[in-house]
Amino acid sequence: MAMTKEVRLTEIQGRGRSLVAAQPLKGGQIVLRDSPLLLYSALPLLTPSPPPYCDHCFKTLNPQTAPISLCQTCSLHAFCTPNCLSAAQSSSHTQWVCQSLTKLRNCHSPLSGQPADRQVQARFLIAAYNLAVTSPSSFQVLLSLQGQPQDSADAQFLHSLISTLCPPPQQQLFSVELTAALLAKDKMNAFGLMESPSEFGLRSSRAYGIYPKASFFNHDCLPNACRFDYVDEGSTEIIVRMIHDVPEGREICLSYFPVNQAYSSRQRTLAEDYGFVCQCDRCKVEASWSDNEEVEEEGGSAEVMDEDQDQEMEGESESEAGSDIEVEAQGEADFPHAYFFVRFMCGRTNCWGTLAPLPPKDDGTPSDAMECNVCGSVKKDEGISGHGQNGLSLDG
Ligand SMILES: C[S@@+](CC[C@H](N)C(=O)[O-])C[C@H]1O[C@@H](n2cnc3c(N)ncnc32)[C@H](O)[C@@H]1O
Repeated sequence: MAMTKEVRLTEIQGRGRSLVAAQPLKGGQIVLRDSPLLLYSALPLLTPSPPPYCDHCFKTLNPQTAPISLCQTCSLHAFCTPNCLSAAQSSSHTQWVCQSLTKLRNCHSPLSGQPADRQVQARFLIAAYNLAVTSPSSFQVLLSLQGQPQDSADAQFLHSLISTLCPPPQQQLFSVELTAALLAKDKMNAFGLMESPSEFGLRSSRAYGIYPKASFFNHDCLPNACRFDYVDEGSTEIIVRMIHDVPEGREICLSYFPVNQAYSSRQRTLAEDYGFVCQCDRCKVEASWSDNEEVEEEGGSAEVMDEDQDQEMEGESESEAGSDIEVEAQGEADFPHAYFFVRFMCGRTNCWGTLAPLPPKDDGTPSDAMECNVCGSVKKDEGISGHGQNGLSLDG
């Protein structure tokens, strides 16, 4: 099924729904733009200080340069413009959301003392229950995404908490099972809208969003595409761009977490959070390494498809699909991803973002500038000819 003219949706055995190149794709090419079904703040609900972001579009608020618009009812939720406030009142910050969040913030709230993660899950469930009422068709799309409920302890607690906030007809709609299913969809499909990394802090998300088309991207530990967001420029879209050229038919994959994560940590996250054993080319090589040979993992937090949280091709087995990075030098055969790190990983402290070329010019000329999908820095691409300093080349 054509998703865009660049990618089509297909089923790959053992990998489920997958996106593959519908034409030869160039590094930097935009293959998907997607809008969120819902967005919610990544801050724990009981954070005392007001969030520094607009509660609708998650742009950074700057009261010195632009007056903020407060919700007149709760006075807790701030919006970057009157337009954002009024859009929120008919979608993300309806009267029910406003009342529910206020009750959950109450000092006697059963949420106080709960871990930060659970407070964020409560935010997600409020947003999802609200979506069921404001846009039933979007709610059905949310339910159609991948994700099977596992542990129901969180679901039972959160269901008992939030269902009491619903008016009686909705109380019946939202069962513990539905709550558990929603939490599973969120865990598997939420993308983080990234905060700019500070030099001393870890990278983090300011908000999470469910992007229905981008949710079809499978994972690879050496991805050939990565996603960008431009939330401070006023857009809540996710844009997926190619990291390098790939031929038609090749599966397009993102990495569900920073690419610097070590083998054992990647395998654990993919097994526990995403329910599969990764057998990508990089994992096959690293499986035989001893622990001290692993790529140093230095503080990158899981991205939840942040690269941002996170299949056999039609007529093509996984090995036939092949790696996008070909090894020219014999001696590099055990480390095909060395080139990836040199060319496509951001070197800024604590960033661990992925670099992709800016989109090609209108006449198709490739850009020689690489943009980081986390810190947003742009640098000149030293290896634009396709040959890096270590003798590796990209196939296409
Ligand atoms: C966000 S969804 C991606 C779309 C999904 N394939 C679908 O059918 O909707 C994540 C799920 O896709 C599958 N998946 C993603 N990457 C995979 C990979 N490299 N190998 C096997 N399965 C993968 C796993 O089932 C994972 O839980």
